[in-house]
Amino acid sequence: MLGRLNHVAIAVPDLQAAAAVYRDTLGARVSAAQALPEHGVTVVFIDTGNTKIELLEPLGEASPITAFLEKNPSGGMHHVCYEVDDILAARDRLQASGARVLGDGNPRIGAHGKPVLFLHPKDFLGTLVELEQA
Ligand SMILES: CC[C@@H](C(=O)O)C(=O)SCCNC(=O)CCNC(=O)[C@H](O)C(C)(C)COP(=O)(O)OP(=O)(O)OC[C@H]1O[C@@H](n2cnc3c(N)ncnc32)[C@H](O)[C@@H]1OP(=O)(O)O
Ligand SMILES: [Co+2]
Repeated sequence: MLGRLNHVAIAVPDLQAAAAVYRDTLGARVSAAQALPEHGVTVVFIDTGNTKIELLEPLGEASPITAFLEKNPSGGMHHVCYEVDDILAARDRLQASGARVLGDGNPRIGAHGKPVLFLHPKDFLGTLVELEQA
């Protein structure tokens, strides 16, 4: 079921400052910022060749990363995203095994224009997992 690692996400309090660390200190190519109000975040992506880093900053009052940043004020690793060939088959298999799919269980369109789902971190070794349709 599990495909390649699509991205590792890092939640940050200041996206422009975080992007500058990757661009100027680490010498990475950083994408333009993309506001995703339906997800409550603004993102930039850094392509490392074998995968991507997603930097996330809260957007709006009900951002899902606000509580995380309150606990980790300078930022921290927020989730890993794996590709799956069939996201509905993956969801059904995971739910049948007892894993909690977050939200209403229906995939939403993510930052790459593809359906995504999130799995509860308490069911996956303390790590929030995002699945993206390949
Ligand atoms: C840009 C679109 C998309 C993409 O295409 O790439 C994105 O990546 S959007 C990214 C942001 N979206 C989401 O994170 C959506 C899913 N997240 C959620 O539904 C919630 O954030 C959550 C995971 C259910 C947490 O909800 P919250 O209300 O913040 O609950 P708590 O703070 O009470 O947390 C409960 C429990 O879980 C621990 N936790 C929370 N977040 C993480 C995390 N990222 N990694 C590991 N553990 C996490 C938290 O510490 C609590 O544990 P205890 O303190 O032990 O109870
Ligand atoms: Co993500």
